[in-house]
Amino acid sequence: MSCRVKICGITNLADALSACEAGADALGFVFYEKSPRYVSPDVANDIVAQLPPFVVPVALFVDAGKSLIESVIGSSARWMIQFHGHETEAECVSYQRHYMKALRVKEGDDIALNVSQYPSASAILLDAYKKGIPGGTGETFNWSLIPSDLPKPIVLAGGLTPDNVTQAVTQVSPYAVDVSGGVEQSKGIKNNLKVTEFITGAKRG
Ligand SMILES: O=C(O)c1ccccc1N[C@@H]1O[C@H](COP(=O)(O)O)[C@@H](O)[C@H]1O
Repeated sequence: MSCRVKICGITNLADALSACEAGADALGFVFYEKSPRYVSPDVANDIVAQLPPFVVPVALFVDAGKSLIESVIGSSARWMIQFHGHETEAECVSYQRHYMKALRVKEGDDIALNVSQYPSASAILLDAYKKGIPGGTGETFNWSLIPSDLPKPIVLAGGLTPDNVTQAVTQVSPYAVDVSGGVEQSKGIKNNLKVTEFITGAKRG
């Protein structure tokens, strides 16, 4: 089975449809106001309403309140949730949607133990840890820290680009890869050629 690809940080319809055309399996929308890729719930839901079938929209939150999360996911049954902050398992499961929990990896972490804290997650996303920045850092982490026998589908993220994604998929064999900054031409705007090269590279690995 080839590796799935999520293109994160979508802010406009043209980038969304181009990524779908290039073969993206999922699109990420960042509802974290401090991110340069922030998109409003209204704009995101307008884009989601125009997505082709079989593409999963993923709503990314960082320690968001219940009212924001419910206002986004309440507009479409298609939303999956990506929790990218310090959300507990009880909080994640309370929305009764498929979700993935992001874990930010650094040397010395017990990844298997951290994964075990989220038995209800559909997948676990592994991203690079950087103090004070919750994600979208453009930095990789030491992929050899990832145990090969984790009990959940793994979404590999953090500093992936068209140049390193094939190596990442070959080394880690993740269920999916996720990219934000590595396929941009400027913050929040995707580069279609990079998106296409990234997806081709991920599915080749
Ligand atoms: O993309 C963002 O701006 C962002 C902001 C806050 C939390 C997570 C964010 N994105 C996620 O971060 C990782 C890695 O991104 P990158 O490829 O290194 O730029 C990825 O999971 C994004 O979904």
